[in-house]
Amino acid sequence: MTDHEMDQDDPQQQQHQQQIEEEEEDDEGIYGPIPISKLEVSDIKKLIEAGYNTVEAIAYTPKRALLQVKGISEAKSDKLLAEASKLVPMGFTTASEFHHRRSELICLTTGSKQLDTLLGGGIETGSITEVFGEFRTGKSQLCHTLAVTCQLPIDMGGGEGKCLYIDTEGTFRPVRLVSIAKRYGLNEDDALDNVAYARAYNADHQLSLLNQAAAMMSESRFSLLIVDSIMALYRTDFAGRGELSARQQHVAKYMRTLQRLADEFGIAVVITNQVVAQVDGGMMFNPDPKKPIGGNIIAHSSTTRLSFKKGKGEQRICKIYDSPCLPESETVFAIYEDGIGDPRDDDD
Ligand SMILES: Nc1ncnc2c1ncn2[C@@H]1O[C@H](COP(=O)(O)OP(=O)(O)OP(=O)(O)O)[C@@H](O)[C@H]1O
Repeated sequence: MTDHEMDQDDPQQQQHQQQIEEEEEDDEGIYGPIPISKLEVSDIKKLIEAGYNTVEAIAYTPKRALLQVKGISEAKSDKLLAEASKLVPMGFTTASEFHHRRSELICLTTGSKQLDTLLGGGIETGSITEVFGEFRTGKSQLCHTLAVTCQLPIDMGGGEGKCLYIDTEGTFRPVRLVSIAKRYGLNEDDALDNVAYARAYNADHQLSLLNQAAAMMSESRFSLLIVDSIMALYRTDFAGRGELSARQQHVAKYMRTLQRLADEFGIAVVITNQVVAQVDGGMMFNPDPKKPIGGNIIAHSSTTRLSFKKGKGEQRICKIYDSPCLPESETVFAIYEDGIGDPRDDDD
C-alpha cells in the first residue's frame, strides 16, 4: 500500500503502518549490503569515488583492481581485503545451508502465472537473466512490467524495491508503467518515482552508468536493474571486424560489473538481446536458426537465458534456452495494455 492510498483516519491502518515502520527499523543492518563506512580503514572517500560503496564490493574485488584506485597501495589493499572478509562470509558452507539460503531467494513476478511457473517462481534475484528474440517479441514489454512488479510486496511476487532502467535504444515509455501500476493497485506517481531511468548513448556511457547505479543502490533499496538492450550500442560503437576483440573485452567488463551488482545488492538483473541469423550451417538442422548476439561472453555470463518468439495475435512463446536448474521447456504468455499476462480465453 502506498502513503497516498492510506486512510489517515483509520486507526487499524495507522497501527499496521506503524508496525511496518518498526519492522523496517529492526531489519536495518540485517538485510542488504553493508555500507563501506563500516570498514575501519582510512581512504573510504577515495574508494567511494572509484565506485566502491559497500563492504561486499571490496570483498568480491580482486586485489589488482583495488590497486588501480588512486592512493591504494599494496599494503592498504591487503588491509582492505582482510577487513572486508571479516564482515562478508566468503568461505565454504554446507550444501544444506546453501539450499536453505536459495529457498529464501526472492523471485519477481513477470505478470504471467504460466511464465512464473516455467521460471520456477519468476525472475530470480542475485543473478542475470537474458531475454532474447526478434523485434516485437515482447522483450521491452516484459521489462516495463518487471519495473512495476519489482516494487510490490514480497507476498505479491515483488521485491519491495525500486528499479533502475538503462535504455540503449530509446524504447522506454513511462505511460506503459502507468497502466501496469493501475493493474496492481499501485499509486501511479509512486510507481513512476520508483523507477530511475537513464538513456545510454554509447558503450562507455553504458558502463559508467553502472558506477552511478552502485552509488544509488547503496543509498536506497533497489530490487531490479534492467538493461534494454545490452548489445545495441556495441554494434554501432565497435562496427569493424578488427574491433571484435576490443568489443568483447568491453562486454566482458560490463557483464562482470552487472554480476557484481547482482551479488552485492541481491538485485535481479534483466538484460535484453537481439538475434541474428546463424551463418554456420545451423539452418540445415535447426528450423529456427536465429541466435542471440554477444558470443560466448554474453552466453556464459547470463545465468538464465530465455528465448521469446511470436505466437498468434498478442501471444508470445517463451522458451528456456539455458538455465542451471530448469529444463528446456516453453510456455505461452501474452502482451496486454496492462502488461504481460496469461493468455485470455477471448484471445482465440
Ligand atoms: N499498450 C499496449 N497494449 C498491448 N500490446 C502492446 C502495447 N504496447 C506494445 N504492445 C505490443 O508489444 C509488442 C512490442 O513488444 P516490445 O516492445 O517488447 O518488443 P521488443 O521485443 O522489445 O522488440 P524490439 O527489439 O523492437 O525493441 C508489439 O507487438 C505491440 O503490439
